[in-house]
Amino acid sequence: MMSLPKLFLHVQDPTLASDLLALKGVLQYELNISHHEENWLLQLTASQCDVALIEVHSDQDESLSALIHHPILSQTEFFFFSQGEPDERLDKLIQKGAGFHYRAPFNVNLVASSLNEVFSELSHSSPQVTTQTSYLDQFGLLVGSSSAMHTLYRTIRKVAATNTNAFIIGESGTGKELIANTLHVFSPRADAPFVAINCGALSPELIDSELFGHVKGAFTGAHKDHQGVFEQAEGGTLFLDEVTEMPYEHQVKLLRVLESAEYKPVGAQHVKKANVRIVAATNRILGNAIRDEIFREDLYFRLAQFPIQSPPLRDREGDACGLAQHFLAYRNAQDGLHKQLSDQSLEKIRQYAWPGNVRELKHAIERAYILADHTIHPEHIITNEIKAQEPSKAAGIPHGMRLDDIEKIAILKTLKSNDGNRTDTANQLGISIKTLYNKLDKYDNSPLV
Ligand SMILES: Nc1ncnc2c1ncn2[C@@H]1O[C@H](COP(=O)(O)OP(=O)(O)OP(=O)(O)O)[C@@H](O)[C@H]1O
Repeated sequence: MMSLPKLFLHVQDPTLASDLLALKGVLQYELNISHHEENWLLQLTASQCDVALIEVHSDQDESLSALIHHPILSQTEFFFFSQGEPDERLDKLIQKGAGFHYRAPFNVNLVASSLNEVFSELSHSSPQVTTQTSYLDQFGLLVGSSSAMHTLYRTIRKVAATNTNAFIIGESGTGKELIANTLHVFSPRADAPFVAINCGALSPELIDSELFGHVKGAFTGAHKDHQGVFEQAEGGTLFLDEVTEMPYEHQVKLLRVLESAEYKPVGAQHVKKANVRIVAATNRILGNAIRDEIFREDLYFRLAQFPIQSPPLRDREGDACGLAQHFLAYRNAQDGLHKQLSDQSLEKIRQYAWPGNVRELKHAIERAYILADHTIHPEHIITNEIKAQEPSKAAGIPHGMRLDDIEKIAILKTLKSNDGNRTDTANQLGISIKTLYNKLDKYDNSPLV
């Protein structure tokens, strides 16, 4: 059985001491009461308590000064009680996150509720879960121990050794860019560059120049030669993310380069030879995209010499919890902290379907890490599902607001919640990516709402 959380009490004022000792919130802990005549910090360190209730006398409390730089500061939750005389040391301690400071006259009910909260955090914590390690297998830039991921690792290893183009297909947030990068890292091209571009984010006017480059003077504003991504990736790998979002009429140009291995920078006299491996990706269902004439079938066959499926997180048994621990361990290591996931949180992570895949999980852990003090409880894990269930869709829209403005707010908010991903934003809003671009262009030239 787990031992009870421990509470250290160093309070000289008899009324305050008896008020505190009468609290149920105090009695649920294993109690350690200080010997008044001695240095309390020493006693606290020796007793290894989780919570400390300290009455502060500003005059000659050396323990208080010593605590400012003492490691126990980050391991213990402090409740200080003072008569309210200004005390710089106390201010500093509270600023460093030591805990609570109550000034006389004391409201012991408030103390009791904070003590209860801390108690439930401490008793939820599961000792067998490590907070500093990840237990998932790693392959290149990917982590995951599920059989779906191991199948993927084997595919990547095989494809990496060849020089064929690859097409990664999978839902948003499943790690397609990481797969492409891992393919590159394991390929004979690993010493040359890996260049990634998002085809959905290219403005139609600049596509040719972004892909193939331009020479000085090719058009107004072309002040000097510009290298396109084919040239930047020379000898290496070019990752065309969201390739299906490239305007249909530009797709044929890509097809030509793939067929001839030659391209011409805008305004140039001569063609250049391309030596790149193309890895493309999409989160669309390809059959539909081809049927709806969003994506050229001939381009698909050129790119998809090797199709690679990026499995959704719900098909990677056990990986959701593993990835949560993984992201948390890295976050803890960054800050030198020991935050942990409670068993209930792990259960919530295991049961949720993660429609936004690893990206959604990563963001959820990042938010939970910020929200939780020590232990991440289920309520700290905010998923998109909860966001979708927000009460009224009309909430927050004042009467009489211009339709244009409502639309603008909806677009900018959705864009933000998708981390700027225009494809997902357009899908969620039910408009085409082209319409989204047109609207965003318009906003660039108008003041922000
Ligand atoms: N297997 C994994 N291991 C570790 N991190 C991962 C893994 N898969 C995805 N991630 C992380 O999840 C986030 C999303 O990954 P990535 O951008 O590669 O997804 P994507 O499939 O390309 O998404 P989109 O289709 O929206 O462009 C990134 O922060 C990435 O680091």
